[in-house]
Amino acid sequence: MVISVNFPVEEANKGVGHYQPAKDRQYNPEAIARYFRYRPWLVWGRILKITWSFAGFILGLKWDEWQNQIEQNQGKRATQLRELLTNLGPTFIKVGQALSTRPDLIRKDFLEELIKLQDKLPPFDNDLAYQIIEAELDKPIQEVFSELSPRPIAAASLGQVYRGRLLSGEEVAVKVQRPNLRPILTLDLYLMRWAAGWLAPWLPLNLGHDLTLIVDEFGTKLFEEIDYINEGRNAEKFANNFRDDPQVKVPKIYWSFSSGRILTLEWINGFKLTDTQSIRAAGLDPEAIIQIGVTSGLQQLLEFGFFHADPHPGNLFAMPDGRMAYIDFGMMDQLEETTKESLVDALVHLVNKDYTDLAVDFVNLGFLTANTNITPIVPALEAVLGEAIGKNVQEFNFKTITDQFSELMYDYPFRVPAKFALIIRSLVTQEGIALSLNPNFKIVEVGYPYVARRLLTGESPALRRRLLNVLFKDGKFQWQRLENLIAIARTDGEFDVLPTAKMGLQYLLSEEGKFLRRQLVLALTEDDRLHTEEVQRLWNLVKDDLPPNRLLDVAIGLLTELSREGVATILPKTTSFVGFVANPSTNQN
Ligand SMILES: Nc1ncnc2c1ncn2[C@@H]1O[C@H](COP(=O)(O)OP(=O)(O)OP(=O)(O)O)[C@@H](O)[C@H]1O
Repeated sequence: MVISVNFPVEEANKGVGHYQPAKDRQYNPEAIARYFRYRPWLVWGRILKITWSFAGFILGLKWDEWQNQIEQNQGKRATQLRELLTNLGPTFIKVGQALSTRPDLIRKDFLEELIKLQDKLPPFDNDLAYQIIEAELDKPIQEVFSELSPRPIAAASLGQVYRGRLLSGEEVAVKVQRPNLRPILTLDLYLMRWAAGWLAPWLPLNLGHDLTLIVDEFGTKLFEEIDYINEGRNAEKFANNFRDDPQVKVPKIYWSFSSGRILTLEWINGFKLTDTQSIRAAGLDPEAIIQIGVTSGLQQLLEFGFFHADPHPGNLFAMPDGRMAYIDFGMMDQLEETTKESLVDALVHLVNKDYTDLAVDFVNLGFLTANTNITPIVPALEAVLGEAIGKNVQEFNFKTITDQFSELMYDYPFRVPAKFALIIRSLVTQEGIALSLNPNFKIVEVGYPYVARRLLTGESPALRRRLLNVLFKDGKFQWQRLENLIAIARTDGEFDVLPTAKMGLQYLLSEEGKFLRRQLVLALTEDDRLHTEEVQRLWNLVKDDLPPNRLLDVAIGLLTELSREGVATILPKTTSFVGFVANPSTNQN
């Protein structure tokens, strides 16, 4: 089967005004609308094809209902839907792919078929692909490649991929874009936008904003995705973020053999994360791969802010040397600093069950408008999310959270900002992948130690402030939370208590730590008693990691770093903290 959409390129390029669907790189809904206003025959031709295809499918479903054959025909209808979307071309395939990650919207049997849209698509003509490569590189194939697979090794919605070798010997993947892609997407997006305007009032959806905005977001992303130069740049930015991480692999881009429509990149030898059998057969530990996947996923969201918005299992590989590789950087997004910080807040508040603060985070993140009265929302959050988290943090999972959350969306004025639709999708998909490798996987077991480590070792002042917020509730120091945080962080392989303790001390003794010093002294002497039990418990928790010789090194290091003036500034004027530590008995009541 070949994906075909009859859309003559010449027609698309005739150009009314200055818009050229076959060339324009930016998604511009107004220009697109102006363009098609003068080409009703193209529009109506496509409408007829789409309506005809869906009418047949819907009639089939109705027929099953009348004949009482829904159960027997479910599989058949699901296949029909996948074929229908495939035949309608890349825009519909992309919509199908997006729906395939929404078990809350789509029935399970349909979902399983839609997942096939991720990497089991019919290829386009091979000769045509070779012609595109030669035209884009402006050279015959043999002048660039010593080998090129006679057939594509994978066909995806927007392009197909060949395996080859450069004349210089490197093994490469060559991604060739489907022909005529931009005009097809342009027309479909125009129709979707138009339909969104008409249909929105009839749909039982509480999206919080205009459906056309969702189409526009989808269109912008799709246009970015079909610009392979953009994808190459994204790959390099992503690789740069993980440059010091020996566990994450990102393929190199060969710019001399890439263009807007073809991308030549380093070949990744490995197993897709869907291929659990091969992963185990190669002696790789799925748990370790999951750990890399989840930690690198959280790093993208909470540290770099630049995240892979399409981490489906076809785009992630386990490599024989134990690394995990990412491919396909067409769909990426960048979070602002404040969003990242609010995300950490929300996560911490969620796990600490601080629902009032969590409601405020939702306002900060744009899930609720600034003028929303959060009073009735707090107990609702507690009711829904408290259940999802369960008795302990370990039972937390994103799938349950998002499912429970969808219920809240109907009763309260929540909306999902477009950016978060991608984040949520990314999180739920990553969790799904991990679950397929280990059915007992708990995202929190891997995720929260990372967050705890980040909070305890975070070098930015913003993160340190966050730690303070975690440790205090209603102005009171929460010993239990510090204990939990350290205990959880210690389950993360990379966490070393000593540097963290050193950083904590440095901070405590710095000008910035003045507030914390006072609070600690208050906490230690709270309720008119010295909280030695808590300190003892904390000490028991970390003492094995703090051998005396290493402690001594740190102490000497700290002392030499502190100048006399430095010491003077750390002495609190109202409370003699140093005196207190030196002679706690004098402070005991
Ligand atoms: N560098 C690579 N090394 C090995 N295989 C690759 C590489 N790049 C792509 N592939 C193969 O080609 C398939 C499609 O590639 P990719 O996901 O980049 O295409 P796409 O058109 O962006 O697809 P999608 O529909 O997922 O957006 C991958 O699933 C993988 O099997």
